[in-house]
Amino acid sequence: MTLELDDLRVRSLGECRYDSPFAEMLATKRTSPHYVHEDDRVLVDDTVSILLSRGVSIDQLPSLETAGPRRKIYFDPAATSVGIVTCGGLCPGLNDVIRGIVQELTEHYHVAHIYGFRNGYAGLTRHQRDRVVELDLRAVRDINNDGGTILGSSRGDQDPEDMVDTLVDMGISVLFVIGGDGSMRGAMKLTREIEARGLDISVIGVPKTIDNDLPFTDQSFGFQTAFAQATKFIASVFIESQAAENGVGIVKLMGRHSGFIACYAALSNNDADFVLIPEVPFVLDGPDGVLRRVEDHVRRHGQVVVVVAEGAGQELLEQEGRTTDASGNTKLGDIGLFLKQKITEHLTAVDLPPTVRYLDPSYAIRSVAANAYDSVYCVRLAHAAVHAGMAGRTETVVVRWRRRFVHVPMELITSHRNQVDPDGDLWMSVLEATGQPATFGG
Ligand SMILES: Nc1ncnc2c1ncn2[C@@H]1O[C@H](COP(=O)(O)OP(=O)(O)OP(=O)(O)O)[C@@H](O)[C@H]1O
Ligand SMILES: O=P(O)(O)OC[C@H]1O[C@](O)(CO)[C@@H](O)[C@@H]1O
Ligand SMILES: [Mg+2]
Repeated sequence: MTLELDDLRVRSLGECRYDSPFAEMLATKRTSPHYVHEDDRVLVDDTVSILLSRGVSIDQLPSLETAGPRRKIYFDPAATSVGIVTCGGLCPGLNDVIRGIVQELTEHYHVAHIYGFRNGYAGLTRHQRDRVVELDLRAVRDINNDGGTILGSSRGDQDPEDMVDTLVDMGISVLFVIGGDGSMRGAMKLTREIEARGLDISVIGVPKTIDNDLPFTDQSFGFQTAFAQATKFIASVFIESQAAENGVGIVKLMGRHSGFIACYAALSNNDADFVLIPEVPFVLDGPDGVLRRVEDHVRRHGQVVVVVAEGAGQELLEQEGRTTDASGNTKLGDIGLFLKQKITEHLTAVDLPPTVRYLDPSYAIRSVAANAYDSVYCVRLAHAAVHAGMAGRTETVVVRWRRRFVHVPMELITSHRNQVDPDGDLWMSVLEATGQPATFGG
């Protein structure tokens, strides 16, 4: 991807004039292997060959603003009210992020008010304003123990003018949007409306997706918890298929456009024999098709386990009559049930009548509480988001990139999808672990 330094500059509302509560702690800090000073930047690239291929001087290399507390901040905390909203599908860790934001704003910045908008962007509209909740330490005390989001979430378009009216009426200076690609597009519409009206309101995004399909982030929060959950279902069908004659285990996992959950879950216990993802098209029939390979596997091992991402092989399914959800996302055909039917028919036809164990864990992998690793990640993202907002950054998301917490312009996070690279080392690991061919049917 061509990236200019300017593409990576985040927007600021203006000069930071207030002393930060962290000023003393930061006074003597300098960049070290474990800390990046606010005047330093984090490189986008991490290989010698890519850096050399950029062909520019070191100070012109694509780099990102570091996240974290500043010595000076933009908003006067005592006069600052803040809003939080969670949008899109659920993801483990949403409550951890909400809690982390509220704790940081309360314990260190002592802001005036923290409001939670209920049910996604709908909660910011005129007709739902009465459902806004005030958040304090008590309100968020144990919420990290639960999956979901205490604020609720939703899909579906809302009017940016209406939402900005709410921010103005409630005196909100910083809005934290925890959501996926759609939510970030919605947040950009908010910042455009805010800018058009000349308002002093910051919008900070915390990118959320169990699919891990957002770019410029190592891995999204909740992803690790989600694929760990998925692993259990693969283990179940493995055990079931082992105990049955011509046992076939099939697990369909979430992943609309990106097969990261399928790849990681399959690698985690290495029980899968075939992994099918949206990024790698496949054919079913013919000598090198999936069905024949599955048959060979059953003949040799007496059983087989197939892991399929929900967005895989969509081109094999009926395209007509496809509808969209409230946010405009295309509803997918059911590749899991389709494969179940095709594999059953094929194995029956070749005299290997199968015992099929089919699982579609669906929401069971994303509705759980974050694991300890994701909880740590979430609280650190929450802190970074608070510092960014209080320092007057706007239209900015906080992410971890190559293990550093950084600021990325919102536009970049929606610029393309993060997908499994069929030429990359993750897919290579999947091929190594499963032993499946690199392609099915050429
Ligand atoms: N292009 C857009 N412009 C304005 N708002 C949008 C846009 N796309 C989505 N939104 C709004 O953002 C919210 C969340 O979007 P969506 O349902 O697509 O989920 P998401 O944030 O992409 O999360 P995920 O895909 O992980 O569930 C919805 O209220 C939706 O209407
Ligand atoms: O909550 P919904 O509308 O059923 O959405 C499900 C989709 O959301 C995700 O969990 C996140 O994008 C996808 O993996 C899945 O396809
Ligand atoms: Mg989305």
